[in-house]
This record gives sequence, structure tokens and C-alpha cells, in this order.
Amino acid sequence: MSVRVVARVRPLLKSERELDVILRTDSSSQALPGKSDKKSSQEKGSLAALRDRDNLVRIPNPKNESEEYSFQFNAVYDAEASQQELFDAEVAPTVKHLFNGFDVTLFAYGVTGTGKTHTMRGGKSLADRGAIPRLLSSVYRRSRKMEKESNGETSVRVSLSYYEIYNDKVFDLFEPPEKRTLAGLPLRDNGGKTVVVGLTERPCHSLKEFEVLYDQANTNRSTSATKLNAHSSRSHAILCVRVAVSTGDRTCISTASAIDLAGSEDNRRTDNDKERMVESASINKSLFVLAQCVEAIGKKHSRIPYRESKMTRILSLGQNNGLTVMILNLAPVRSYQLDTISSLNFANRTKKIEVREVENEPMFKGPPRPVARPSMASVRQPLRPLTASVNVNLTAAKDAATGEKPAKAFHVFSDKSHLRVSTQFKKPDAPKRTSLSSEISRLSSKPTRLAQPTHQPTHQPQKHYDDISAARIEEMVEKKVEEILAVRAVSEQSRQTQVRELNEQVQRRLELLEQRIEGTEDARAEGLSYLLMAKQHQARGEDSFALRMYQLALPFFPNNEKLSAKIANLKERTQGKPRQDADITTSTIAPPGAKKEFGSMLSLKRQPVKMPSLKQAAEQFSDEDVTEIAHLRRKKRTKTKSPIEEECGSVDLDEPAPSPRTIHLLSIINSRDVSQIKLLKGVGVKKAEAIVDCLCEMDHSQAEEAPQFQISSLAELSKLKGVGVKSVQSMRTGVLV
Ligand SMILES: Nc1ncnc2c1ncn2[C@@H]1O[C@H](COP(=O)(O)OP(=O)(O)OP(=O)(O)O)[C@@H](O)[C@H]1O
Repeated sequence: MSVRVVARVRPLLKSERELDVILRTDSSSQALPGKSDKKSSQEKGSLAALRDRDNLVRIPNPKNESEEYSFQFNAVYDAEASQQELFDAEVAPTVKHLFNGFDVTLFAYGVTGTGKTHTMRGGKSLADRGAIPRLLSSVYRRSRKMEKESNGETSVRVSLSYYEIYNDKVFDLFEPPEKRTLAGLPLRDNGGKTVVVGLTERPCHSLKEFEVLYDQANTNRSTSATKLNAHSSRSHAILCVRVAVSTGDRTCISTASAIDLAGSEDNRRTDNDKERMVESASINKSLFVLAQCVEAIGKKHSRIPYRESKMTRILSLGQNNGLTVMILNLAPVRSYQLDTISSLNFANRTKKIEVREVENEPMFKGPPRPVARPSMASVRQPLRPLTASVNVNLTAAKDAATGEKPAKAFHVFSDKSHLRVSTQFKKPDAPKRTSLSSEISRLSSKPTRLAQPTHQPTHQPQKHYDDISAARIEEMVEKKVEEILAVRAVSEQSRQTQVRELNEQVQRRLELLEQRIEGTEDARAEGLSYLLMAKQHQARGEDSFALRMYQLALPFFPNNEKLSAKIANLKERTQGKPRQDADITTSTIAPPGAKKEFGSMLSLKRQPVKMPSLKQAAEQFSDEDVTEIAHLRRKKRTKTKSPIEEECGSVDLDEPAPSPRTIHLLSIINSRDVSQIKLLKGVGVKKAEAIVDCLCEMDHSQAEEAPQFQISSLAELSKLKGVGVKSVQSMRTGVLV
């Protein structure tokens, strides 16, 4: 079934004005009977009928006052609604459930100063008593009735525990504040429920006793005056009423939790001091986590962040079995408008949460009996938002008006796979367990927490889960989630490392490629040098030397037919000639790898043979090879210099095409974007600005219609004011391509 959400609009406070009222409820627009606990049942019936019609809360859109947002809830109580009416319609029906073994959660939610404490605790007068004292009164009344009707066979024991969550710490309100420890009381999971360890539980036999205990405990609660509420609750207060119904050796225990949440605070309006701000931060955080839980449930997330705050862990909205009623407290005035809209949105999401309708297991006196434990499915079912939400609650009151018995005060949403025909409210006094057990035997697959003393073996497939408590399952799930998150974090880290490594590898490979290209050019230059020398020798008629040089050049141009033909030609010619040089004829042709045997191109150059200058050679050899040799030689010569000097020093028509790195660098410079230029290696903001200034000056010096001045080479760049060869070198090496 769904969480039942009802809205209650408080009346105007003395400080508030009628003309500031912005909330509209359907019932408020009708002329209602006067506020009194002594209304006739007919009056009550008509009131309920009025509310039952629509149950809307309307509030103007803060951005467009002519527009209205409307929110529908299970019931809406306007400023006229009395404590008695609210109790009769919303809380009283849950008491039967409590005595039938179901847990009940009742909580008040709303912004600070909207009437949560008034609704839950209320005032001192009889009419002003809130839902909690009325609940206790009802519990005792029902206990007496049960005991009387059973002729003493059934006994009911009521015990109370009361605690607050203050600054995300749990404190026992039945203990004086001096006894509090700094850390507060710890929480523990026990059979799917969150319990407070070390909490005192006080047996409470009568309403009188309760009133004394409750009043005493409330003096221990943290409250303070804030600008928005003179008696603002600074903590979430949780009263647990434990009802143990014993018949013979069988005891059924169920708990009603009545929670007065602290209200969310807009600290721009509270004028809170430091201490109040700390409290406020803690209150707002826990309420934020609660909203996150509700959202996560609505969106069917696998992880609901209950554990992120003690309040959400205890409230366990959507995880708690039994019945849950939320009273949304609202202030009607404009100063609360934004907070009210946010509360309405929260409540709107909450009403879609399903809560399992599961009875508590009874306990038996005497030796332990085999107990059918709840299966996993019954303890933790996946949470789903409701697809439809129908309010039928107030038909109860309507029926009361017609004198009929209320048919059903809560609409029960049952999960098909865990189908259960609810008997709540239908036959409140019928022997429920018998009907339920017969129903269970009919729907044998239905998991239940209901246990009967039985000697039949438990269902085999469930046995596997029998040893796993709900708490253990939750622990396991959390552990698993943490593991998955940890693995994700590690894999994300390793992914980043991989990307970094990959970048480095790519960079290295690029550099290698560059080197290889340069190396290939080196080898080609060396081959061409041999060709040059061969031609020089040939020109001088030194055929055998020429042949040797051609043969040395051959490995550098293996598929060059022209060269092979020349070698063949020279070979033919030299075979007929006498030896010119014994050393030369005996020498063999070396592969390129063995070039060191003959010395590199440079060592050959050092031989005493008078070599023509490159210019001469170029004159003597007219073919394109020589042009290339001249070019590569120039390049080779500059190769001994730094790469930047190579590029800077050879800015002429023969300058090779700029490398991608250079192009990138020049494009950054030409962008005139200081934010980019300052990121270049060795360039700070000042230098970047100086470069841009310089470029702008050049732009100004150009004709007006001329395009922007562009730096087209590293040499040009190095000539800019404040930029030297070294800085260009540093900039270029820092550029990643
Ligand atoms: N239905 C009501 N009828 C009459 N007075 C009300 C009603 N609801 C609230 N009030 C009054 O409004 C004021 C604020 O109410 P209350 O202290 O209950 O707010 P709260 O929501 O509990 O605030 P906080 O979160 O700060 O504790 C109180 O003076 C209270 O008496």
C-alpha cells in the first residue's frame, strides 16, 4: 500500500495578515461548520464529504501569479480542521492495525513554524491535544476493551521509548541531558528494522502515566526560539509506542512510531546564530537526504541513500512494513511560498511510495519452536512508485454520517506477486490470524512474516535464505555496492592513467617518426653524396673511382635502373683498363650498414682527393640529383644545429615546409589570444601580452584594408620584440601535436 499523505494548513498566526494568504484548499472555499470538537456526527460527515471531493491544495506560481499549481493528496485539512477531526480521520483507524500486529508510522513534515509540533503534540487543553496523546488515549481504551472482552485471557502491555535526533546524534529523551554522551546512541539493524542501542523503554500503564512521562521527556527535547518560530524544534523527535498483546502463550508485538520532524529552514529568514545554524544545517541535511530517498524510490534506483542520515535510517520510508501516514503541515501565507511549493513537491513524490503491509510475527512462550522465518522477498521487496493513487479514506467518515460501518479507511495497494487481501478496516474484529493463515495456505507462494507453531518442514527453496537476516542482506547489498563503486573508482583511475600513457606513447611515436623521416633523409643525402663524388670522378676520367662511388651509392637507391646501368657501363669500361689504384680495386662494396668501414660522407670528404666545391659540382652535373644533393647538403649542414636553429636559420626560398608543430605554434601566435599564448612553454602573461602588442602594432602599421599581419615562420617569430631564438625553441618544444 502507499504512504498516505494528508495536508494540513495551519491558521494565520497573530503576526500574519489575511491578505497575505495564498494557499487555497477546496474545503476552505466552502462554508464549514465552526471549529469545535463537539460537532455532530452529521456535521463531521458533511465536512469529510466536502474534503473527499477534491483534496486539492492550490498555490500560485511565484513566477506568474495568474497561474496556479495544484496538488492532490489523500486528504486536505484546512485551518478550520480541529485536532479531533484530524485524529479521527487519519490516526484512529491505524490503532486497529496496531493491535492486529502491524507497525504504524505517523510523521509530520513541513517547514519550520507550520504546525508539526502542534499537530503531533498539541496544546495542553483537551481540544488542543495533538495526535500523540490522542493515540495513546485510544491505545489504552482499546487495551481495556480487549482485556475486558476476552475475560482476562488477553492482556495488553504498553511501553514507550522516546528519543531525538539532534545534529545527527541520537539522544534518549527519557534520560536527563546530563547523562548524554557526546556521540549519542548508536543505531543497529535488527531483523530489517533500525534500532537504537541502549534506549530506555518505559512500561506505561495508563494515559495519566503517559502524560507525566511525555511532558517530562519533552522538557529534555532541544527547542529554541528562532525568528520564524518562538518554540522551534531543533531535533527530530521519535516516540515509539510498543504494544504487546498476549493471549495464552502467544504474544504479538507491534510498534507505533510518532515522529515530529524538525522543520526545514531558510536561513536567510531565520537570523540564526552560530549554534542555531549548526542545528539548522543538520536539520536541512537530513531533510535533504529524506527528499533524495523519496526521489530514489520514485526513480526505482537500486540504492536508496537511507544511511546518509540517522533520521532517514530510522524512518526507513518505503522500507518499513505496516502503515505509514505523513501529515504535511503548511503555512498559508506568501512568505512561505517557495518553501511551501518545495514541501508540496516532496509530499507529492512521497504519496507514490509503496509500503509493504506485513504483520509482525507473534512470539511464543516456552521452548523454542520451529519458526517460519520471513523469506527475503517478504523482508526486502523492490520498491516501486504507485501507478495510481486513490483516496478512499474519508469514505469512512462519509459512511459514519450515513450510519454505516466504514468500509475502508485506507486504500491498500497490493503487489500482484505478493498478493494479499487486506482485511484491515473491513473486519476489524474478526479472528484475523485464522483468516490470514487460510489465505496463506491458499496462496502458498505468498511470503509472510506471520508465523504459526508448526511441525511441518519449512519450504525447501526458502531454506537457503532462512539463515540470512534482513539486516545481513542489507549489509551484503551495501558491501556489494561499495565494492562496485570502489572498482569503478579504480578503473576510472586506471583509465585516466591509460589515456595518459597512450598520449605519451603517441607523442613518442610521433617523435620517432620525425626522427625516422629525418634519418631517411640523412641516408638519402649520403647516397646522393656518393653519386656526386662518382660524377666528379667520372668527370675527371677516374672511372674505377667513379665505379666505386656508384657502387657505394647503389644500396641507397636499390631500384634505380639508371644507376645500375651506369655501374654496368663503368664495369665494362674499367675491365678493359689497367688498375688505377690497388687499394680501390681490392676493396669490396660495403652495404649501407657497413659504411663506417669506408668512413662516413664527412670522412670521405676529408680524403686528400681534391674535390670540387658543391657549386662546382652543381655546375658540372646538370641532372636533378645534384640539385637535390645541394639542397640536402645544406640541410645536413644545418642538422648539426638545434632543430630550431635549423628552421630559424634557413628561412629562405628553400626552407622546407614547416612541421605540424611549427604550424600549430604559429597558429597560436597568430590567434593573438593572450590566454592561449601565455600557456606556451616559457611564455607568461606578460610575454604573451608583449607578443600580441607587437602583432597589433604591426597590424596598425599596415594599410587599413590589408589583412592581419601573420607570422609565417619561426624566424619571423624569433625577430619579434622580446622573443629570441631560445624562447622560440622553448615554445616550439612545448607544443604538442
Ligand atoms: N492547526 C493549528 N491551530 C492553531 N495553531 C496552530 C496550528 N498549527 C500551528 N499552530 C501554531 O503555529 C505556531 C508554530 O507551530 P509549531 O511550533 O507546531 O510549528 P513546527 O512546524 O513544529 O515548527 P518547528 O519546525 O520550528 O518546530 C505555534 O504557535 C502553534 O501554536
